[in-house]
Amino acid sequence: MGFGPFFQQQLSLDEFDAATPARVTARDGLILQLITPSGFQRLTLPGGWRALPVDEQPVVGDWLLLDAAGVAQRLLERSSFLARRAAGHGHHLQPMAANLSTLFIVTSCNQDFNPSRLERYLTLAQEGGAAPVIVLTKADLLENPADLLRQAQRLAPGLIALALDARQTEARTLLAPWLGEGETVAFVGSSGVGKSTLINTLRGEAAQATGAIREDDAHGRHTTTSRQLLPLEGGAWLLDTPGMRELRVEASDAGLEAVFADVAALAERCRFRDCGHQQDDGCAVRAAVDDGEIDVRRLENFLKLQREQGYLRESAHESRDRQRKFSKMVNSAKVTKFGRR
Ligand SMILES: Nc1nc2c(ncn2[C@@H]2O[C@H](COP(=O)(O)OP(=O)(O)OP(=O)(O)O)[C@@H](O)[C@H]2O)c(=O)[nH]1
Ligand SMILES: [Zn+2]
Repeated sequence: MGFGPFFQQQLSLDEFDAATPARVTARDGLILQLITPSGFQRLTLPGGWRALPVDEQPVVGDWLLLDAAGVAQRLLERSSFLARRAAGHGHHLQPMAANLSTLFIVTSCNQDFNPSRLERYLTLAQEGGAAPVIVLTKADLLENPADLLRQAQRLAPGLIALALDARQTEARTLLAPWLGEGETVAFVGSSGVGKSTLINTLRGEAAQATGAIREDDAHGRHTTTSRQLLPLEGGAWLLDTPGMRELRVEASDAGLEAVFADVAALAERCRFRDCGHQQDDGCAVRAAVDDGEIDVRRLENFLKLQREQGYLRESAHESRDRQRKFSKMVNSAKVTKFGRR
């Protein structure tokens, strides 16, 4: 189930004796599907949990400690956490997944291959703490995917990229290093790149039975709930939520700096501290582009993601500002009303 030393070490002696670790396999409102050492079970979270900030509430992949009576005690600290920031709502966070070891970023060897989109996904993985692996599907449609693989590998320091035919069982062998006992993985990528095909290949026999299970709810009715954490053949867990598959990504500051480490390092050498890397005047980044060291496309995507990041921050700031002005106005209106002006 992936309950390794990282989680074990978070238990106190008492908890070690009396508490049961349970992993969240799905969540619907306050209803959690859990897997525990004694099997799958369903748990309604006490309402108080809802008052917690969203990122402190259980999400698929989380480890929850249950006391002897089966009551949820606390969430264990996460090894990774993917959340998306919904644009337009300031910094509203939408938790996606917890405790992923690997995020497979899937793209195909044909028209879908888009370095800028991959860089976006990479910043997400980087910020969340899940190790990214790029998977190029439909390799069978190319004579030689080596060139695309090289392009993909260059997108972040130390990045691994693989090319495969998602329909062939050989894909299992290629991905096996990331699918060992207790690992938790997820797949992201645009529609049609072959995620479902690949997942079916990896699940093998297990794929025939879907994630849906029938259970009796509190009123004795049969309900069908979909588990979103599914066992794979090598002992790994696949985290497969609708949100994960449809993930649209926003850039993040920390993620940007890591994925664009080359640009960030060059930027240190620009003549002006606040260099926007738009003009050649003393700009080390532009110079690297001219020397062919960095793709123009990569630099432009970096600047674009950085701008988006700025907008998000600004909109959160603006809404705070607006609120402040509003309460000021309300206060001064009160003062006027009582004739103190
Ligand atoms: N030739 C070839 N075709 C593939 C490969 N992988 C997937 N396909 C085909 O591509 C089409 C789309 O694959 P899906 O697995 O449905 O893609 P998806 O990413 O799950 O798409 P959504 O479900 O829309 O998110 C299907 O017709 C697959 O058979 C591959 O490696 N090689
Ligand atoms: Zn510059």
